[in-house]
Order: sequence, then C-alpha cells, then structure tokens
Amino acid sequence: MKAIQVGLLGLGTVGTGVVKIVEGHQEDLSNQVGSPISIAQILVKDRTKARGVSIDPAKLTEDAWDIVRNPNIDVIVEVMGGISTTKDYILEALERGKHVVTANKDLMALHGQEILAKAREKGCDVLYEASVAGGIPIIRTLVEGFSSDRITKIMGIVNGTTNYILTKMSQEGAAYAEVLKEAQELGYAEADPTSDVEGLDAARKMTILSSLGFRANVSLEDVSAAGISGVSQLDIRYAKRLGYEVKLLGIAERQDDMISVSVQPTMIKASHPIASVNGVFNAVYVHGEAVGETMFYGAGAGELPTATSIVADLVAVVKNMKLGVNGRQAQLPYNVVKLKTDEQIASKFFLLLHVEDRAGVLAQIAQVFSNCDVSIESVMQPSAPYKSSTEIIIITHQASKAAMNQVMQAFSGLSAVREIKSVYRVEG
Ligand SMILES: NC(=O)C1=CN([C@@H]2O[C@H](COP(=O)(O)OP(=O)(O)OC[C@H]3O[C@@H](n4cnc5c(N)ncnc54)[C@H](OP(=O)(O)O)[C@@H]3O)[C@@H](O)[C@H]2O)C=CC1
Ligand SMILES: N[C@@H](CC=O)C(=O)O
Ligand code: NA
Repeated sequence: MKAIQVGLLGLGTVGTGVVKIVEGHQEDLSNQVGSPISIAQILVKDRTKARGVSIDPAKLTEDAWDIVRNPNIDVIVEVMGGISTTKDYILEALERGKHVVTANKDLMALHGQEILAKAREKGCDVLYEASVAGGIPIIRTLVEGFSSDRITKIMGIVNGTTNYILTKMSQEGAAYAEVLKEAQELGYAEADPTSDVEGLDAARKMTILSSLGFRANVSLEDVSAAGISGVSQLDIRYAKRLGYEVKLLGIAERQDDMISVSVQPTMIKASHPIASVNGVFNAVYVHGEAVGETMFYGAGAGELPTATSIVADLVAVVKNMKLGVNGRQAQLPYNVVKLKTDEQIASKFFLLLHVEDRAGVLAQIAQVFSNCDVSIESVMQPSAPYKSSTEIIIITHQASKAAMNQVMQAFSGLSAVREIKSVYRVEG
C-alpha cells in the first residue's frame, strides 16, 4: 500500500510532537486510513541543530520550496509559524494540489478566507484544528457538532500562556515577569510573547472561532483586544474577595444578526465552570439556541496536545483522499457581519477607584452613575493603606460600554477621584 507522503514545515515544539505521534501511533493511524503515513521531508531553519527526536538528516531541508514543489508530497503540515512567506508556501502548495494542515492562527485569522477560497478552487483540504485551543477539538465541534444549531455565545480561555500567568499570580502570588519567562521555557508562549500577553493571540483565535460559530465573515479588525499586562495582584485579591477570578476571556456574542467579539481580562464568577480552568489549560464555553450551555476543556498549547490535533487533521485529509471528497469542506462564511455599537454591547463592570476620604465623595460618585444611567449593584470600601484617601470598589448592573465610557470620562474630571485604578468586564 502506497504511503501518504507528508511534508513537514517546521520541527520546533509542535513539529517535534507531530513526528512523535505519527511514528508512535503509526499502526493505529494506518489502520484508520488504510495507508501508512510517512513524514518524507522536513523544513528547518538550521539543519545542524540538535532535535528532540531522531530524524534521518537526509529528510531535513532549509529551503521550503524543496518541499512545496516536491511532486511526491501529498500533504503539507505547516508548523513553522509566520504570516507573509508562509502564506506564499501554502498558496503554492494548494496551487499544486497539495492538502494543508496548519496550526497557524496568525495566518488563518488574517488570510483564512483567501486560503480557503484557493483550497476550494483546487479541490484541496485546509484544516486548522490546532490553531485554536491546541488539543481541544473545538473547530470540528463548531463546524460539525453544532451544524444544526444557532450559536449565540462563545466564551473562551484560548491563550494558555496568559492563563498560566494569571493562575500562578492568583494561586501563588507570583510575579508577572517571572511566570512569563517560565511559560516561554515550557514552549507555551509565541516567538514574540507580546502577542500572548497583549491579547492579540487570543483575538486571532476568537476571529477564527466566531467566524466558524456564527458562519460569518468576522475579521481581526472586528475584534477589540486588551491583554493582561495591567492586571495587578490587588485586582486579583479584590476579585477573590468578591467571589470572582480574573481570566483573559474571549467573548463572542450574537443577537439576531448583530455580533460583538472582544478579548479582555474579565472578572468571572468563581462558580462559573470556566473560572476553575487553570494553568496552561484552555476551555471554550459555547451557548446555542437549541443545545443550551456546553463547555470544552483541555490543553491549549504544548508539544503533544497540539500535535494531536494536527495529526487528527492529517487523518481527516487522508480519509477524504480515500473517498475522493477533498475540498468540499472548506467553510466559507455566508452571514455578513454587522457589528454591535458601544451602545449595544452590555455587561456588568467592576471599578476600583482611589478617592478622597471625606464627606460627600460617595454621593458625588453615585451622582455620576445616575447621570450616565448606570445602575450600581454593590459598593465596597475596603480598608486601604492611605491617610486622607481610600479605595472604593463598585460593581454595576448590566450597562452599555458607551455609558461606562461616559462614567470614566466624568470621573477623570472629578477632583475627588484621584485615580481610576482598574475597570473590568464582569461575567457570570
Ligand atoms: N507551541 C504551541 O503550543 C502551539 C503553537 N501553535 C502554532 O504552531 C506553530 C509552530 O509553533 P512552535 O512549534 O511553538 O514554534 P517553534 O518556534 O518551536 O518552531 C518553529 C519551527 O519552524 C522552523 N522555522 C521557522 N521559520 C522558518 C523558516 N523561515 N525557514 C525554515 N524553518 C523555519 C524552525 O526551525 P529551527 O528548529 O531550525 O529553528 C522550527 O523548527 C506556530 O504557528 C504557533 O503559533 C499552535 C498551537 C500551540
Ligand atoms: N501561545 C499560545 C500557544 C497556542 O496557541 C498560547 O499560549 O495559547
Ligand atoms: Na483545537
């Protein structure tokens, strides 16, 4: 039986995992697809570098075109990362009739529609399960499992690095920079970890999830993103005291034909299942009109979990090859995005203010909320380490983002408010 020939672009954290799984599970894999799977060629930057797996050096190349233009290669597995040049390799591979499996959320969030359109034109598969929530089969779930439903909300912890950092800060009081370094050493963080900590990686993943879940042409510019670099130990302590956890949440919501997609550090009720997702683990909560609430949990990054999704996609491609149905599954969106305005996006909010500690200040603060038509759910004045000033924590009822912006603006002109220390969206 002729082996399926795979060209592997990249032999880093994920690529090494792919080699281990394809080799270690070879018998199982070939039983499922009816042919052996062989990794025929591998792209690396540096052929002399020591690798975590034993590789026949003759398979290594430093020139991607050797693989992309190799007529014997059936499937390209892209785990090298990067956007512009990588897109050229993938489009050329598709042009030549090769199927593509990729973990590259940066590329799929920015150029997914173009790549999927080319795949469809050429009758090729492009599968990208590993690109969101590493080892959790969430893309397959949205596309196939929920094909019968209308999804109204997707809420996810989709970045392992930031969840790892927030968990260590919350459970061990660890310092941000130190934990980020650990996450990098463990292979969770992106080559440039700014995209993890500033929310861009999660925004890219939410672009992919919301496009698939809402079957709409969501683009990265439609997603508002904020990261965790401003989250302090104080915020985490106050959140806990009030029964919340701080998590970097991607939140995509749909009401009729209006949607909103955002990524931000969020205070989530400790009793919500997503609040107990810790460490490098990811979770995606999906609400559908018919199914109600569901949640999917697992490792969101790391060598073997991510490689599991890559190899599962490889199996799907080969099964399609056997059935002669490649290229039929590329999901092109058929709903046109209408983004909610700030007046239409509503949530509860947490505010931590540093204010003057004298008569009438609380009344002035309450007046601002009243003027902006924002209703207060609770107020707390914890004991704070200041002399003539104090801290006030306010949790609002549901309020529009626009109304909260007005509140902030009013506070910045109020002398009794020395500083708006933090503002969080509140969920659950
Ligand atoms: N790490 C993870 O947990 C996850 C990663 N991903 C995505 O998977 C992809 C790969 O990530 P990861 O394995 O962590 O990355 P690494 O940096 O560990 O590996 C990248 C690999 O690609 C090779 N490479 C990169 N650029 C070039 C180039 N221009 N020419 C030749 N070879 C090149 C490198 O070669 P060399 O080894 O010689 O340096 C290396 O083997 C990324 O898109 C990432 O976002 C997705 C989910 C989880
Ligand atoms: N850097 C990413 C890796 C997976 O996509 C993360 O931390 O989740
Ligand atoms: Na996944």
